[in-house]
Amino acid sequence: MSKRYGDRTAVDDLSLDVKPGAVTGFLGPNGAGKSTTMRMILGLDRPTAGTALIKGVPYHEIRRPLRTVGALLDARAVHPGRSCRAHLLALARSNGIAKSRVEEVLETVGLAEAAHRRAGALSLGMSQRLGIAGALLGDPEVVMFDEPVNGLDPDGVRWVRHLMRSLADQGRTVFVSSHLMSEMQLTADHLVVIGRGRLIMDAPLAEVIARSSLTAVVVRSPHAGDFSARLASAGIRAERSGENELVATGAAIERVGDLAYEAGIRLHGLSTRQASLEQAYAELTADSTEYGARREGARNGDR
Ligand SMILES: Nc1ncnc2c1ncn2[C@@H]1O[C@H](COP(=O)(O)OP(=O)(O)OP(=O)(O)O)[C@@H](O)[C@H]1O
Repeated sequence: MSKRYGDRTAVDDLSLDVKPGAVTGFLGPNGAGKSTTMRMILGLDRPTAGTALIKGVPYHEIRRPLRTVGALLDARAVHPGRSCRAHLLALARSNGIAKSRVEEVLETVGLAEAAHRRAGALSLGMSQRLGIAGALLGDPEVVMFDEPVNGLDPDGVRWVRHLMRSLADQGRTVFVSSHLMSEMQLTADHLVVIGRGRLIMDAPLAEVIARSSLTAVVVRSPHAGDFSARLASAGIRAERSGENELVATGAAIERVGDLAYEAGIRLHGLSTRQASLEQAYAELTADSTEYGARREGARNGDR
């Protein structure tokens, strides 16, 4: 899909496939086009080119959409004067969903006690819970959450994490955007990273981390110098990080170990150093942050 607003391209020839039975994290810097993409999938925005299909059909062709796809895009987009229960009852009625389901989802999201409170008087965290309740109402096979942990306290964040995990374990498709890399590292199985509307990476979480230049093999050896040369001749970059230590990047630990064995080099330590998702993400999106803070030097240079 592509989406242009005037001369601004929000989503640029983006193609992706979100699979069931997994939590797919949708990441990208501010303004990357995540919300626009989600809105287009849900038929709230019309693509300039391309289509989005849910289980093979466009959203607007799904007869009772809430029963197929549940979404939380903007937690504040509810009638402020309605109680939580009334809001969910209205949604249930218009989608042919049994009233009893309203009490179930209120319970699931921990709002049973607050069901009578006006939606407009809820804290941001409670609004998020109400939004999630609405998304789950139709027991959908597909769920989409835009920044679901916004405003939630640590307990709430853990709750959302478990909820997404259990929805995926039940075989549902879970597509979730977030800014919180540490959270995504704990929750997502698969990642889609975009920048300036374009696809940067679509891969399993483990692969995103493994591909980072900060993921490396740390070797301790009394012959670190010799081994460094041996690695270089095998096309593996290695830097000395101490008298008896070196750090090799771009090769699996098995390959590094095998090379040492073949060269008859004695090792005293062989371990992997993993990049965090935060580091891998920063590397991936370094060229595509639209609203990132400029470096101090650059700002001074402008003056
Ligand atoms: N209705 C609109 N009219 C004009 N431009 C828009 C509109 N909606 C989004 N944009 C622009 O499209 C781009 C993508 O915005 P979008 O909200 O999809 O990004 P995002 O990745 O969700 O960002 P954030 O993480 O900040 O929510 C931005 O440059 C934004 O200014």
